[in-house]
Amino acid sequence: MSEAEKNRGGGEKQSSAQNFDKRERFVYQDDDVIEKPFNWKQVARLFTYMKPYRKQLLPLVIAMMVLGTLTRLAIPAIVMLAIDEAIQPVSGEPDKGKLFMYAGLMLGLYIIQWAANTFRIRFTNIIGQKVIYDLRHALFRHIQKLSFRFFDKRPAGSVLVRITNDVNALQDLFTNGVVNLMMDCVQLVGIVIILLAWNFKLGLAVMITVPLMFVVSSALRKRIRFAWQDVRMKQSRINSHLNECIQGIKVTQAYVQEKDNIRFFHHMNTINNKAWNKASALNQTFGPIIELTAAVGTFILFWYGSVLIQQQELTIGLLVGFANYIGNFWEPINRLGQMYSQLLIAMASSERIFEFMDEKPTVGELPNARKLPPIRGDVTFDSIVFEYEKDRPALKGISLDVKAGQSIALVGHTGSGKSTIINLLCRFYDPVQGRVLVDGQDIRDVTIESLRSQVGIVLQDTFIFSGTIRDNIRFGRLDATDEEVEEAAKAVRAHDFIMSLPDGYDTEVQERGNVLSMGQRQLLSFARALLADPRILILDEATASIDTETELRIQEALKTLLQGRTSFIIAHRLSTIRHADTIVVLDHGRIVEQGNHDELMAHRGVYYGLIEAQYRFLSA
Ligand SMILES: Nc1ncnc2c1ncn2[C@@H]1O[C@H](COP(=O)(O)OP(=O)(O)OP(=O)(O)O)[C@@H](O)[C@H]1O
Repeated sequence: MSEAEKNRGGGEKQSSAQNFDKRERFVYQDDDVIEKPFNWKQVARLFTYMKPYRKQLLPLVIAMMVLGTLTRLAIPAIVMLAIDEAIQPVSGEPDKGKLFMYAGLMLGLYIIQWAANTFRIRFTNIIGQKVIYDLRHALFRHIQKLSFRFFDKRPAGSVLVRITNDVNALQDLFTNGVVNLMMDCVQLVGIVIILLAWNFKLGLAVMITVPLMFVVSSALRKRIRFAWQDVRMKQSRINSHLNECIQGIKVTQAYVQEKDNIRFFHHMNTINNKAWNKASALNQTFGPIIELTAAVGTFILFWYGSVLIQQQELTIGLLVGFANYIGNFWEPINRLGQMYSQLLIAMASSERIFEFMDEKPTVGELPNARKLPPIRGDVTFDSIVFEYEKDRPALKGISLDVKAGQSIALVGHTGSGKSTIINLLCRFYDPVQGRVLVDGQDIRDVTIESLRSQVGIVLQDTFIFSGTIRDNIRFGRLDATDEEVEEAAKAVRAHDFIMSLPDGYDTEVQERGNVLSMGQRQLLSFARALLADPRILILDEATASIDTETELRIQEALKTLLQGRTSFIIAHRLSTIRHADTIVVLDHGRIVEQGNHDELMAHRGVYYGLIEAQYRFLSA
């Protein structure tokens, strides 16, 4: 077996690769299959992105395009004149002077054509790049605003593909495609007019094959379009899978599942490859159809042309001119065929881009949303019902009143709805029924920014961005000074470990902070939250990754952090929430108990059971 084969998954490749089709290990939604008819409205929508450049660069491009096309159309006419008037005049002797004049004219036209094309390509590249930049920017800006529900449904890889591959697929269209399309159309119309004007019968005869070619090629179009859509979908799945594999590489290696992953990737790669080959093969059928049509057209030209010359209805110069124009005629038709494929690829991509662009945030702002003024921190959950998926309620009538400055601990079995309560308070989702009030105001009536900027959240899986430690803490409040950043770090006892890093606060941490321990990342997120100084603070399993010793050290810091703020603390380690003002016990989306530690212990209910179970577990 060759090394390449081994890498692709070994000898059992065929049969096992096919089996993967039936396996459920990696399931990617076919949200990417969009089957809409070819849509000119969408083309028009795509071209609205050219609007900003309509006045600046577009006139230049059009001027260059017209100049280039006119010179191109003029050259065969000059050849015809040179033959009929200078080389072999119908009457009289050959004329050298005229021949030089026509040769000079042709040279001049070629130079003009070259200059016009050079500038046109330069300007179109500039416009194309600007349009792609704008489109990518608009898509990114839009995706940033989309709600959690959108991301729940889509793997990160498929979102990435739309911003990268799909936008790139439009690049060719905007840089050369559109202008070439216009030039080719103008050139074709020009040639048809000239040929019919020169000799109507011959003109008609050589173009007789064109309608036939259109009938055959249009039958192919639909198939080509779907084939390219299929390619994009398969690529999107590969990207989703890649993203997942790279993110989960540690788990894969820990469970020694690399071979399985490689085989699955091989399977996906193979079907992508097949889809691409199919689309590409269909694409290439355009070329031979055009070549065949061109060959028949040329045969008709010389056969019928020589008949007309014999009948003295045509001169040799005209025949050569015709031959030149016919050469120039098939070339744009061939390009239009390719252009059509390019347009199809671009259509498939633009459909996918616009599908995202048309996605509305499920958590939206009312048109008259007010800015939430600086809050005290009272929070009320009023008869909240919520479901992530239809008819599967995650919260079933939650009512809870929290006074400003109180600390609330949310406890309960896994999946009981603790994080969901927090998600609703941050307005990552909206309840199906009921209201969440902050300082007596329904949070749906205020702007999202004014709400979230007053709510701080520290998650167990803290996200560290690539950049310095200082930048990461400053993420809490971008205008904080270096001193404020350091003060926040000192308050949460992060300063010492930061100073032990090679460049202290200026140490670069890689994306996701892989060079830091979980506990260190956690401390950074505490500093980040402290710097943001929110009135409401949420700690979702925030101390789970901190060892008991560090935890003891930061308990004091946490006291400072929580002081004067309304806080919601979710912790499985129940020792950490013992001092909360109110402990809320959840079970299957309902509040089943509520009170302080002593009250709930005396009650000997669910909370008591949880404490007992944890105590037994720790002492076992
Ligand atoms: N994005 C989601 N899409 C669909 N269902 C979800 C989603 N997030 C949570 N759920 C479901 O909602 C229910 C409550 O989940 P939630 O995350 O609030 O539980 P939790 O009490 O915080 O659990 P844990 O202690 O394990 O973090 C669970 O049944 C869970 O499967």
